[in-house]
Amino acid sequence: MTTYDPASDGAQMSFDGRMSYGDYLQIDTILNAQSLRTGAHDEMLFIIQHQTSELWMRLALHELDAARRAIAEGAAREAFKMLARVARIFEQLNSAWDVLRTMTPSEYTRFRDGLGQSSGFQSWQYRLIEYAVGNRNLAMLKPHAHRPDLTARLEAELARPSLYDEALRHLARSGLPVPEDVLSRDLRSPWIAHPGVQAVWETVYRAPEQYWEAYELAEKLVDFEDYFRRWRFNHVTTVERVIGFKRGTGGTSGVQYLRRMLEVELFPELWHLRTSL
Ligand code: HEM
Ligand SMILES: N[C@@H](CC(=O)c1ccccc1NC=O)C(=O)O
Repeated sequence: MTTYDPASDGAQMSFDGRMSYGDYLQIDTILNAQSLRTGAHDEMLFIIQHQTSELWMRLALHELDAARRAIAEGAAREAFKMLARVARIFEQLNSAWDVLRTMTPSEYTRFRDGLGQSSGFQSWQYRLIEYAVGNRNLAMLKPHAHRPDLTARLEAELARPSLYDEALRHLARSGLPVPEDVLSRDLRSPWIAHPGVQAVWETVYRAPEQYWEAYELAEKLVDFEDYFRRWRFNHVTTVERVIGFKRGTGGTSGVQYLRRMLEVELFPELWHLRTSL
């Protein structure tokens, strides 16, 4: 029996002057970006885990941006699909912790010193996601001061209405009584839970059939935050498992800092209304 040759089935085998898989996807660029600083076996895992996370975050930002635009243009239904995709991306990021968790403290210690003061705390894409959805803490701009291009991107984001701002503007346009001070708020400031906003969401949740689109939008936001919270929880648990209560390379208290971040509520009214419904 002769070995099967896919060329006989028409497979393209010559890429001289033609765009190939690697050309289109710039595989060489991606696969040349793992510069290990130590000889530690697990450093490759650590780098790839972060690089893949950053790629998924890139897609999440692309989707969040488009979802926000769709809501602003009154096409909320189109946004639902994108928000569902963002939740799935976070599910992907959540599953990825299972791979990193196979690294023990002994293994991490072999290359941790090589990380210097670098830390996920300095991930500008992560910060951009937080800013885009509405968690706007200006103090988080500081680690990017040495990169005017990134600072400008984060600043540009702070000048725009967040995903939550756009959702509330959408409710206002559809006739719901969103308080004026919310619609004209200083966009750069952190979101503070507002009783008037909770009252509006309560109206929606008390009569879903009457406000179906707003109801669906609300549940998509809650879904997203649910997955985001799981990411934070997986992170802090992995960190405790690997470095215990050591300070972070980024200079924070480590687990204590990350536990504090677990208290962040992106869309507080959507969670609070559940108690009063
Ligand atoms: C062994 C693995 C990991 C350890 C020990 C670890 C540890 C830490 C610590 C201690 C912090 C607090 C900041 C600091 O002082 O450094 C932090 C923040 C952060 N890490 Fe990790 N991390 C790990 C994996 C990851 C992975 C896989 C990602 C994915 C991109 C990530 C993303 C982040 C982000 C975005 C922050 C900032 C969180 C915030 O400000 O709310 N980390 N990490
Ligand atoms: N903050 C971590 C180091 C760390 O995890 C890290 C270092 C460089 C690039 C990304 C990282 N991931 C998340 O913080 C630590 O204190 O060990």
